[in-house]
Amino acid sequence: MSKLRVAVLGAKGRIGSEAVRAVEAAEDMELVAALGRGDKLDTLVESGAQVVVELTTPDSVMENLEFAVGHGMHAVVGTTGWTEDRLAQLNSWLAASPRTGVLIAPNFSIGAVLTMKFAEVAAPYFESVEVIELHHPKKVDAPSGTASRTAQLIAAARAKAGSAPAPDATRTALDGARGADVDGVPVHSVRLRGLLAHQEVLLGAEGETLTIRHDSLHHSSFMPGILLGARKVVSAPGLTFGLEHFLDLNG
Ligand SMILES: NC(=O)C1=CN([C@@H]2O[C@H](COP(=O)(O)OP(=O)(O)OC[C@H]3O[C@@H](n4cnc5c(N)ncnc54)[C@H](OP(=O)(O)O)[C@@H]3O)[C@@H](O)[C@H]2O)C=CC1
Ligand SMILES: O=C(O)C1=N[C@H](C(=O)O)C[C@H](O)C1
Repeated sequence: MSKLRVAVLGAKGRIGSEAVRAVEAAEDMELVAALGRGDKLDTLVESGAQVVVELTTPDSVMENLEFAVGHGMHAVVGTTGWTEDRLAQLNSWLAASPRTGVLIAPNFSIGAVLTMKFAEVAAPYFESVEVIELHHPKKVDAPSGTASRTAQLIAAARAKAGSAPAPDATRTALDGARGADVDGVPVHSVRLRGLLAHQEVLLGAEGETLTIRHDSLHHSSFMPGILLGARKVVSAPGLTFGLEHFLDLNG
């Protein structure tokens, strides 16, 4: 069987360099291009890439995806910064290239995907819920894409269940003291030397609390998800948001 031809964008970055090694080590894949900032996107076409793994920055991701989708290449995207406007733009490019698939995964690690799932399930059963994400100090965006997605899933689950807003008597606060408000869920961001990528979801009810915590201790935690995404996205046209759609979490 022929190998899947994979290119990595952001190949010199923290996660991109790990992804280059993971693709090279995968027996069913061939790394056909590894591009950094300033490298020509035409190389993707010349290399015959079938799947582009996009691990750059929120400033670069849209231009890269416009090129990839416009040339009929599938994409697996870990880069953060997704807004409704950006998703609408991406969907319009995909509509013009209906056989192309794009996976956007706020987090490729199985533990983080399960954290989001568990938080979504637990959220309607508790009065209070807040998210704390903790990352290395070189991270350029806050809150993390994972924390934003977690808060959105929590808010949607609570809205569906008819949950009341979480109690909070705060009347005066320094800017930022109560975190960022993501769909009504407070999200707090910590940047600390020594950390990589961590998240806690704190849930509280009368007389009890539940804490769901996940720790990515090495970039290797993201690699199985990236490789799975590359294998699956070639037969999933359109936009898939979240790695959970490529996993059987109910089985
Ligand atoms: N979904 C997930 O599971 C994960 C997602 N991420 C996300 O991935 C992204 C990258 O993170 P991280 O590796 O830590 O960041 P880095 O800054 O280490 O890496 C990004 C790399 O992309 C390069 N780059 C920027 N623009 C382009 C471009 N147009 N073409 C090719 N390369 C480009 C940068 O070059 P230069 O240094 O010159 O700017 C840099 O080498 C972030 O958005 C992060 O949040 C990270 C880990 C896991
Ligand atoms: O920048 C990072 O490191 C990470 N970014 C992603 C995010 O913003 O959620 C995924 C993971 O947290 C690591």
